[in-house]
Amino acid sequence: MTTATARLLPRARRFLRRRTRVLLLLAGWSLLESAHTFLGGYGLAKALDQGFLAGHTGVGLVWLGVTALAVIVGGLAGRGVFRGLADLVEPLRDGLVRQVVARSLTHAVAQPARAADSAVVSRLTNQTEIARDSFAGLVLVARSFVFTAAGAVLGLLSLAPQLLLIVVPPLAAGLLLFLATLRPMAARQRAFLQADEDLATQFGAVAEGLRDVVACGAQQRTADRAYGVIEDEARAARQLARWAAVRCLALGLAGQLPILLLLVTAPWLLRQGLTPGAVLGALAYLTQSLLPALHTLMNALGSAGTRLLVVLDRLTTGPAPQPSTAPPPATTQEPAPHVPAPPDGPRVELRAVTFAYGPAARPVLHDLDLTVEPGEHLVVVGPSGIGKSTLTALVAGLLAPAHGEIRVAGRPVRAPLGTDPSLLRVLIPQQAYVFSGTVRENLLYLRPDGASTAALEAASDAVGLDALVRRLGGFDAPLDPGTLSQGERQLIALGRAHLSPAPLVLLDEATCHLDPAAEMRAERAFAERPGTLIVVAHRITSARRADRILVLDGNRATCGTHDELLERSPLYRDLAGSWQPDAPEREENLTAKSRFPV
Ligand SMILES: Nc1ncnc2c1ncn2[C@@H]1O[C@H](COP(=O)(O)OP(=O)(O)OP(=O)(O)O)[C@@H](O)[C@H]1O
Repeated sequence: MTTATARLLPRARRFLRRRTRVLLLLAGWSLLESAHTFLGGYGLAKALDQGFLAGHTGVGLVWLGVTALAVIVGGLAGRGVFRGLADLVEPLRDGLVRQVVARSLTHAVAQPARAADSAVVSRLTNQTEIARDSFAGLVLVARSFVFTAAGAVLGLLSLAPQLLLIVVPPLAAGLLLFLATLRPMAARQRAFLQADEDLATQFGAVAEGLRDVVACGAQQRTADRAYGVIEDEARAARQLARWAAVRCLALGLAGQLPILLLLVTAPWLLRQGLTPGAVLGALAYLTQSLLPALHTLMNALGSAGTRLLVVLDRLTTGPAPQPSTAPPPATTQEPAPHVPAPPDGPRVELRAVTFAYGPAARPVLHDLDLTVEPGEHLVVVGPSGIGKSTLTALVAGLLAPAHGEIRVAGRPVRAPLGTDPSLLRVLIPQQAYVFSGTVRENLLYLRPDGASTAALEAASDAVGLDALVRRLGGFDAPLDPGTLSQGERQLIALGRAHLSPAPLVLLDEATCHLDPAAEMRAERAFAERPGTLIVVAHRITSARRADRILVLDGNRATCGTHDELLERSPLYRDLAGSWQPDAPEREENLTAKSRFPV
């Protein structure tokens, strides 16, 4: 805080020096406004002593009239004060907004690969408004306290100097206690703002990556992390409230205790020769002027003041380094942490699985039995809308069957994954998801513990992503999803899946935008990768490359090798009808609606 104050003070001086004329105007209006403070006690004392108690009612009324006039003049002066205040406060807000925008743009240009700075939203809206309101409140209150205190002290002195002895000690003690709370309160305020920014950043990241969160089954982990951030903010708010309570104690000491002392010592003061009017005037100074001024000063300094200091510090030092939405990139200098190679892969078992998209809907899958052996490469084919994507979503655990059971590696598919890497699975859908960040961050999204550049190169070569990486400018080049074709997005998603430690990979037409040669290369890469592989095929050649093929046909499902299915499945025969063994690269779309009416 001391460093923040030291850094901000010269700027504040510069800002105020450039506005001397406005400050002088404010001081002039404030002086006029404070005349009613002086007369508020002095006029009352004279009205009582020289007027009503002396039997001169007229004189008393004149003094009261003068006091009332001072209040009206003070009110008019208040209008001038507010006009001057706007000239001081609005330039501050405009300057801060300009600075935040400039810093965020510089930050974005300097680090294009980083995720968008979501916390800047909090800076531009919440924090600049806090700075403006706090600064306005502070100027109003500080000015009011100085002129009110000067008017009251002058009044007390002119009524009876002894009054100062009763008022000043508790006032000073309370003010000191209050000053002692400023520093810890500023620290709490800073912690609260940090928690607020963390919350904005966290939710920004989650909103951007919702699709990945769901696809990876990370809802619980994401929710836990979000609750943690919310809890941090609540804790910071509670600590701030505790210090606000200490500040109330200081206000009692400085503002209420002098009133109590004055009342208790009133008989003694009267015996010392003070007039009843002087005691009443002193009471008026304490209750009507000093106590309200103190109250607002402490409130303003304790909350608005520390808030202003902290917010200005944050706004003028620029965006804090923030976590990317993607996992931290691994560097080639550091050895990559050990990630277990995918084991053979899990067994996938479906027993009497029935699934419908609603209680009254016709089941998409009905009583389906299927076993995919560890390390097996299964291709799923069938007409459009027959349920291929539904099947992969069920195996990934994204959907729950209405009846039956699905097990992966012997465990119910929707049971919590825990930390067992053999239970991990990755599903790449047809619409590949790519986010703003570097190529490396995109590829490592499912490898939170990182991977060496050599591993990235191996995966890119395997799936056929190498040419694209070169064209983009390497693994650390920024990636703008909007400039990539559908096929290029699919290549990135395939590279990401290939690098993931998941021993079960589900590709749901994940190569449909690639040309046949690129598709063959990518599918071979996954077939050679250890693990269980289930592919929803887009072309007949995909089926030919599989260990086994599952043909979904309405409520029937037939499984077998290519040759077996040619014999047993009329649908598969029909499907492969135009495929010629001597023309292996000729492609037939397996899901063409025209050939397979559902
Ligand atoms: N979220 C959903 N709500 C309701 N019905 C759905 C939903 N998703 C899919 N369906 C329906 O379920 C059936 C199976 O859809 P699915 O996407 O699994 O078929 P598919 O074989 O993968 O089709 P394609 O080859 O065209 O991708 C279709 O009739 C589809 O309209």
